[in-house]
Amino acid sequence: MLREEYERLHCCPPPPHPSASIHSSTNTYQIPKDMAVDAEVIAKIDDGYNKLQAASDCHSLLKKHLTRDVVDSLKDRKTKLGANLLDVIQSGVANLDSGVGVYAPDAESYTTFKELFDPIIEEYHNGFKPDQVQPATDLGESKVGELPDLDPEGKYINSTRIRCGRSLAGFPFNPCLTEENYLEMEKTVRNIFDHIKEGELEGNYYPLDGMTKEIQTQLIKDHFLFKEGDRFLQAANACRFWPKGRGIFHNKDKTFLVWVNEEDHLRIISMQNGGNVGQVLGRLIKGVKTIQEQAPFSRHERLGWLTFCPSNLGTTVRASVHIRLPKISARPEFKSICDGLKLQIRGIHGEHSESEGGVYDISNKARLGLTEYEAVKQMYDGVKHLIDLEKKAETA
Ligand SMILES: Nc1ncnc2c1ncn2[C@@H]1O[C@H](COP(=O)(O)OP(=O)(O)OP(=O)(O)O)[C@@H](O)[C@H]1O
Repeated sequence: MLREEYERLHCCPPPPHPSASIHSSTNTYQIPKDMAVDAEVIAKIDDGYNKLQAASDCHSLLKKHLTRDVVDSLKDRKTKLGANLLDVIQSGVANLDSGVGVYAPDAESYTTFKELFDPIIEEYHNGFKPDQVQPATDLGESKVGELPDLDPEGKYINSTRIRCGRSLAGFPFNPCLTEENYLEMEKTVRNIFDHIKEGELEGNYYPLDGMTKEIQTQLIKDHFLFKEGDRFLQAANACRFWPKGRGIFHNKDKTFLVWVNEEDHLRIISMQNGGNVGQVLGRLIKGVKTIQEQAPFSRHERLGWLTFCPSNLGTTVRASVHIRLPKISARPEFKSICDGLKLQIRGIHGEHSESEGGVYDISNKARLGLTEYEAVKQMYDGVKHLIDLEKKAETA
């Protein structure tokens, strides 16, 4: 994108090439530290605040925590890469039905705009306080045997999936990435994929650029590939240069997959039919370890593994089942039962979709303030309880 075009869209100068600004002193464009946020951007922030306040049907965490005081203290701030409060809130302002409504354009945003991020993080992640620290990584390698099949008869669970996100160290998140960054990152991870020789994980990388619509649609329909044109990500300025640098790696059976440069730099996924959570976790652990041996990832002292959306910080783990619970899901208290079990309910085609044929996506909600294994166990114990309730309802 030309500098002029960037300025027109963002009302501010373009960020420098992130890796150049971090690792070298080449003559890339640098935003002066004391440069004020453009008046036009501040006006848009104020408009956004007013729009949220006026929207009685908006229940996002953004609306709740973007108070007048927070706006006034943050609207003049910028990160070193040039990200401002508008970059953080614009998706939630455009999409009043957002659950969270904010994204971090770069890692520094979590600190620069902490007056907004901290209360959102605390509320989303079961009360994770600003002085709390994410525990050390424990993927649960020695404990996969403690997660036997949740549904050995195959009566309730269609499939199980566990994913985690990773950000390549030295690169910011989507809104601050250049086209050159996307291509460089894709090249780096392709090289890693080419070196995966472990039998179960070995596979191929399929770039989105050049993939036929037919294959892409089928992969999305079968729950393997990310959707295109996500309005929440688009409004967050996260889809620039699409489909450049985006793609999917998967093994032959499509049980081990890696999404490249969708919402996060990497989404590492293990999935299979049925309810064998231990097997799915075991494969994910193998995959994560294989990839991280070859690429350094961004980890924050307090917030754990860094991601674009604050809902994914910490472990970044979402462990889910696609499950049919016709009796209890018809009850009005189904959602509050799931809330009590710290579970999140989604539709069958992922976030912001509806259930189809009585199948729900049920997963752990919190990802921060607990270990990876504990996040998976939260889903495991909760779903086990829901199946017990369903069985009781069947015999009542
Ligand atoms: N247990 C599961 N079995 C099969 N497919 C699943 C399962 N869980 C999620 N999926 C599929 O994965 C795809 C992505 O889902 P979705 O976007 O909700 O979650 P995500 O990848 O965890 O990311 P995010 O939370 O950022 O949206 C969708 O097609 C969804 O149906």
